[in-house]
Amino acid sequence: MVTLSISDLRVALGKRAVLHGIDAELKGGQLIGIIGPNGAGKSTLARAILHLVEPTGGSIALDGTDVTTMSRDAIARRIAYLPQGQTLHWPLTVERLVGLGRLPHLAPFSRLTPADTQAIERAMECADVTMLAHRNALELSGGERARVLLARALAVEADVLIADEPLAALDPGHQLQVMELLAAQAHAGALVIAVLHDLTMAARYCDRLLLIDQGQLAADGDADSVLTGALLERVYGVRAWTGSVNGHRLIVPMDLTV
Ligand SMILES: Nc1ncnc2c1ncn2[C@@H]1O[C@H](COP(=O)(O)OP(=O)(O)OP(=O)(O)O)[C@@H](O)[C@H]1O
Repeated sequence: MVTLSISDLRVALGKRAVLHGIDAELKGGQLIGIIGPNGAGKSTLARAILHLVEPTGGSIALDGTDVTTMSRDAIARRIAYLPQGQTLHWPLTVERLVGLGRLPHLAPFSRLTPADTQAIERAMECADVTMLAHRNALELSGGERARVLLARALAVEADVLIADEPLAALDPGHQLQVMELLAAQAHAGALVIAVLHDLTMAARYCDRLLLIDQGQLAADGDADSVLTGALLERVYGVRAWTGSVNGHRLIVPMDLTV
């Protein structure tokens, strides 16, 4: 199974040091939740894994190969990416848009093979967008667009899937559906990394949580060890009610500590 080794990763954006030495060894077969307050560095970590930002120190290796030495195409075949809040500019049909997920696998000027078409159909089915296949992607609602973009990432059928806030804009039913889907991808062998703000969803579905605070790894472990009252107070500045329903942990922010 795929292994992603992050070692003493440091990233600066402009003159601002954003990540200050992140260490984590992540393996396929797990859904990893990256959590932390706004501006903590979660998206920057995701983008560094994809080599979309240049580290100022440390390394990220995919199965032993430093990602900074991999070609853009090789990274795109191995790591699928659902960026945060992406806007669309071209009036493609949903089917064509999801099909863009197969581009990293195609030789220049070649057509989709039957295997590509099957991957696109599987991805649309998984993300529950098959009924939107012939719609203009520019005319979708926010939640529909979010699921279509997830389908495009799924169509890559990569070893690693990074989803940055995949629940934003989704209704409660589709939130559950997307978390089930991400967990299923992970349990089928992929390494799935999701940036999440919903701590209840993170606790329920993620096998492991990385809590980022001010560019540092404040905690790394299962939900019980990471989502403690003391850490939530320190990192988010909130007192949270935690309880359990049907064996699922609930974390409800109740009030600010200051
Ligand atoms: N191009 C840039 N130049 C300078 N600073 C930047 C740049 N892009 C982001 N930052 C800063 O880097 C820090 C981390 O940003 P990042 O987007 O990784 O946070 P995040 O944890 O994903 O936040 P959110 O939950 O709000 O999406 C923030 O303080 C942000 O203002």
